[in-house]
Amino acid sequence: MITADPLGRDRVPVGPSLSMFDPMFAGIDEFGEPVYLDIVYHNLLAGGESGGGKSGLLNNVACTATLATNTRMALFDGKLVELGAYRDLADAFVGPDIDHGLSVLRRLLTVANNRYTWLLGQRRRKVLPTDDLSVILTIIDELAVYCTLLGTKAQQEEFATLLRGLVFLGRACAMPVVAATQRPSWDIIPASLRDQFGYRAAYRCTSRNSSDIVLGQDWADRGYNAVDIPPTNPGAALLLAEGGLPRLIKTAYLTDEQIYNIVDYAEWIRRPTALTEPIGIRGDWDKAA
Ligand SMILES: Nc1ncnc2c1ncn2[C@@H]1O[C@H](COP(=O)(O)OP(=O)(O)OP(=O)(O)O)[C@@H](O)[C@H]1O
Repeated sequence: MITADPLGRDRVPVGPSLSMFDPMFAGIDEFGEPVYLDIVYHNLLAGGESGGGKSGLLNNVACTATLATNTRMALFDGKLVELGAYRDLADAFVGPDIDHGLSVLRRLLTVANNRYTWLLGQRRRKVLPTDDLSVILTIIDELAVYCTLLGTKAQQEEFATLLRGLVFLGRACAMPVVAATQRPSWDIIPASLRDQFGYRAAYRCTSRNSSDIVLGQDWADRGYNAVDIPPTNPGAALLLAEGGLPRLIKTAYLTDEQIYNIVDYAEWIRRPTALTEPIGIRGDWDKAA
């Protein structure tokens, strides 16, 4: 018999949810084989012209994160509508406000530094799935908004510096960064930032230089040029994973309706239940911070 219980123990637990530490399905390659990404230890950069399909990849990551109840999100979306579906599930949702963006990045860096101090005490170099620490995922849709459009030059530079720090520190302490830009240029993605991304996805680009800025120097000369992706094939990208060759992939695509259905379901599985620690016991954000 189900009885009412103030801690919600009368509720039937939902089946196991996803973990961000598990491989994430991102699409298929040109041979029809599934493509999986290990976001937590890699970071992900997506670049390419408008309409190329970058949002599809970001939505795959965000939807996986919402269903992974061990994951918290900090979302940056200058347009509001690209990642807006997830705003109620995110710890921070930054719109076109650079001051807010800077304060969230500073806070994330503090958490990252605290995690390294904790790792030092554990005599380890990276956070493991068994550590009972949540993954804190940062997604930035349109880097250019924060690095070149909003605020003063000094604020833009501070944003770029903090972001470089987070991308550098985040991968071993379960705080990955996923970022996209439709303007792959050196002022937005300097090589020092690009090289910290273990995964780079070049969607259709307007020049071989842009393609190289996303993938890395000289890939176009070696035959991997995102200019060659036809405009009639949105969602196609050259995906480079650390140490490998770029692979032509077709990103899995979720419609707006599917995204909102997933978000509704995620809100339901993330609702407070008996699995939540009672008030007064430290949550993992406190432990991490
Ligand atoms: N994997 C895909 N399969 C089929 N169609 C896709 C795919 N990805 C994108 N599209 C189509 O291309 C359109 C544009 O895609 P999307 O908004 O993801 O591009 P984008 O690169 O993010 O553009 P922007 O930089 O302007 O936001 C989508 O509305 C959809 O119709």
